[in-house]
Amino acid sequence: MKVSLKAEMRNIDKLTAEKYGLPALVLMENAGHRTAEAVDRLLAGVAARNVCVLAGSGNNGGDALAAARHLHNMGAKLKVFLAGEMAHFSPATAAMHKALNAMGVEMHVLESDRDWDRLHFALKFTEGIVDGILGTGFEGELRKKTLRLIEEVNSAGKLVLSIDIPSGVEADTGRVPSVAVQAAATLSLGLPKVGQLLSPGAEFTGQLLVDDIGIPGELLQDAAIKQALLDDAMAAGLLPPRSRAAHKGSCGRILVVAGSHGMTGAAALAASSALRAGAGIVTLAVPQSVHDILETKLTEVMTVPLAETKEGILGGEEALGQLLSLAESYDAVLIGPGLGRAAETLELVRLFAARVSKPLILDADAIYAFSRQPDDLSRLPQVPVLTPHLGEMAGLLGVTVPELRESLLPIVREAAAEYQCVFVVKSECTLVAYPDGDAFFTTKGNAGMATAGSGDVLAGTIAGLMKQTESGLAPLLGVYLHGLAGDLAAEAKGEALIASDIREHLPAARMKLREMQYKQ
Ligand SMILES: NC(=O)C1=CN([C@@H]2O[C@H](COP(=O)(O)OP(=O)(O)OC[C@H]3O[C@@H](n4cnc5c(N)ncnc54)[C@H](O)[C@@H]3O)[C@@H](O)[C@H]2O)[C@H](O)CC1
Ligand SMILES: [K+]
Repeated sequence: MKVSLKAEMRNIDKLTAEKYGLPALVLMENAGHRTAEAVDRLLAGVAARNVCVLAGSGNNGGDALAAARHLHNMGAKLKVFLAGEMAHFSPATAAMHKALNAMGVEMHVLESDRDWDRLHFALKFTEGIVDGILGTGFEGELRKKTLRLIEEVNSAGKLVLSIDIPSGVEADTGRVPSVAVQAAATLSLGLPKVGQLLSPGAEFTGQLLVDDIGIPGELLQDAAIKQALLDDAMAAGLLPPRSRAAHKGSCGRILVVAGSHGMTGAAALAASSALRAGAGIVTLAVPQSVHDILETKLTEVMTVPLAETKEGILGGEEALGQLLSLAESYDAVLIGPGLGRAAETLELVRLFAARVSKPLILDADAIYAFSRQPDDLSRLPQVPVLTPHLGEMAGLLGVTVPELRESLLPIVREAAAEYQCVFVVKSECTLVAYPDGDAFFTTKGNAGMATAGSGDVLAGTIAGLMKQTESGLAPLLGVYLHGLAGDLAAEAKGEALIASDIREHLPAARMKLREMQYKQ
């Protein structure tokens, strides 16, 4: 499913009216009806239940007023509070207000202290709240009155359904400049919005529901919308069947270059995850002095010792030669997990990346190797896949983590285009961005996956998939399987996961994805 920015949604609105002749009121009516149905589900029936509807003066407020009419028809005991000036209503919102007024529903404009007291008590005794204060039109800092209203909603601690986006969350970034409504669920109209997926907006969104409000389907699938959600339906199309005639060579020969003193675990996790992701053959190339440790640790993964400096650090001409000739026999190379940041090692990474012609995945310290010279990435002979966490991405680009978080999508997208890389930026909502501007979000995964080694498992998973699907799609499939494996691991083990739990659930995640394919 595509994910929209607010300008894109505005354009869809415009085209719905201009090209298809559907007036704004039609979509608003559908939005209101869908909202009332969602509230009915959330409260397990609204008949004879107390419900407060909060409406701003924009179209989000109009959706709320339309919902109020339906909730009234469904038998809810309604109280409606208007946060904005009626004089500022859009024509569609004014029409919804007029209809509701004619039905005799209790409505109050929040003006005097008495109105605010009324609101306070209504929120105390209500069972559910509909948040139609602000939608995608919100910008800047909250005005005082709106801020007060949102604080009242949050301190009431009731079940809230937000229409389109929790009020106070920026639709394009997920930023919350002041405060935002804490929703139990958000009903996104037509398409999900970027701000519901990225932090902190995602935390205010609660359960994300997306519903159809009658927008013509082709507008929602427009190729000009270049963000999408990496959902089950999309992931199911990414994993080709494994042929009965498959042999280990046909499922991918993967070279992993990783590990150093004290960080052999990262190397072991990455290499074994590539196998668990279904690769046929995985070889782990490690500095000579840790080779025996890894040979003992690993059974199915083959190991190769690499030349070191006198100080036991990976680097130098001999190691470069070894790596370049080894790479010739493999379908893809992952370099970086646990390599360390010695100058010689970082130099080796840069020289190797500049000369190897195989699909390349750079993780961890191999990303750090380019942090003072990200321009070099655009001169590599391949389009590499980089798998940084937010800190590594910020370091690579020379920005701070808060700066990166604030504008995550545009910054990562621009970097992918400028440095001609595929970026897999790991966070609560992993973002995959391609050089042509395509970007994908995932909501799979859970907080238990924030554990040492989780990134090594992801890098290994992506590497392991490079030959099993189109190599350009392996990052997407890898991110999805890694997230799903984490969710399955959490179901089996609980919240505190360790990285090998995720790895061990990769085969079950694959199987689940296969089941989804059969259902489609
Ligand atoms: N195709 C669709 O998706 C449809 C969406 N609908 C709904 O319309 C809103 C967007 O409506 P819009 O009128 O553009 O904006 P809002 O209602 O979100 O907000 C405008 C409202 O907010 C006030 N405002 C703006 N910034 C601030 C601020 N910092 N502090 C306080 N108040 C602020 C502004 O003055 C206006 O009064 C979308 O989310 C959907 O819910 C359609 O109804 C159906 C089609
Ligand atoms: K809202």
